[in-house]
Amino acid sequence: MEGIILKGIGGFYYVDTAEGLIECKARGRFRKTVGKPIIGDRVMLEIQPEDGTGYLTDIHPRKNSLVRPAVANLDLLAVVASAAPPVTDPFLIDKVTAIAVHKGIGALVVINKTDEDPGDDLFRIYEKSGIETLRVSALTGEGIERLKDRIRGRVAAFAGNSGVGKSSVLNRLDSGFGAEVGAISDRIGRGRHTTRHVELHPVEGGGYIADTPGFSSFETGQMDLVLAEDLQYAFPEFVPYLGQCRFTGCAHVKEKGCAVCAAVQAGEIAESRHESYVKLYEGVKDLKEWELLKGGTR
Ligand SMILES: Nc1nc2c(ncn2[C@@H]2O[C@H](COP(=O)(O)OP(=O)(O)OP(=O)(O)O)[C@@H](O)[C@H]2O)c(=O)[nH]1
Ligand SMILES: [Zn+2]
Repeated sequence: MEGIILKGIGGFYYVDTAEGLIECKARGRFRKTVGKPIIGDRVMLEIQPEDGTGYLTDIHPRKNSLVRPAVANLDLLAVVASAAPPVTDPFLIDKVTAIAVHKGIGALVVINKTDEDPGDDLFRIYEKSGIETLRVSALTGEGIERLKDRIRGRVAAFAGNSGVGKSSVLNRLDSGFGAEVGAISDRIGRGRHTTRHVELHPVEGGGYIADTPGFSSFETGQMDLVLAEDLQYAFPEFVPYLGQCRFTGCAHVKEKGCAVCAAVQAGEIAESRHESYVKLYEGVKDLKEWELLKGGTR
């Protein structure tokens, strides 16, 4: 039987299958292939007739995976942002979308609290970046149907700064979301706000949503960049300009004759997007040097 791992608690995996949710155990032998099963893994399992529980027999190759939070096979990584307080720092949006683009996961910016502030500036920035952007209000329900359409049949994880209304948006997407999270936390004896694990929650009409614990875990270290030069491709709007800079190997920071910098000057690329790129570049540049010092191991 086939299924998808929705959650893992204390060595048990809860797998959504055609027969419903099945509690499974894993056997150690995956360690040689993909390693430990993680949330979002597509797995094969066998049911034990004695008690109806299962055990995992195989894990399908992952189309992508994040390290923290540990989750596989995401179709979408959504960043919930807001122009109303607490206002989202665009750098945090850019960091998460860059990770998504680099990993081949669809990036989605969800501007919430539009009842308080429509977030016109944010919307313009991301519209121009080629990153899909939706405006919603979890309070009034505005825009929620479009977001529902976008995630239907997909596996979508949500990140966002504290207080942005991420929980409220997730509850709009599926009214059982909060209840479910609470119930599981009670079972393992922890308060809902202290749970740091990720789990997939099935949504009505198909698909899964997951809450992720804030922005802190989204570090560029997990992009697995081999070369700092790979970062430029994580900014979709840079791509038309790549190869047009005066110098090959241009870092697009402030070099003479840089086509990306010229596009920023001309207003074709948003300044805040370029600033985020430079900040991330400084980080991965150091990382690369560090990796080289360590002897080139990844
Ligand atoms: N005006 C307005 N307020 C909202 C909206 N969505 C959420 N809020 C309010 O914003 C506050 C935070 O909402 P939550 O859903 O708890 O936010 P969160 O992002 O999950 O916050 P954390 O639990 O800290 O991660 C609450 O007071 C909500 O009522 C919205 O669309 N409009
Ligand atoms: Zn350049």
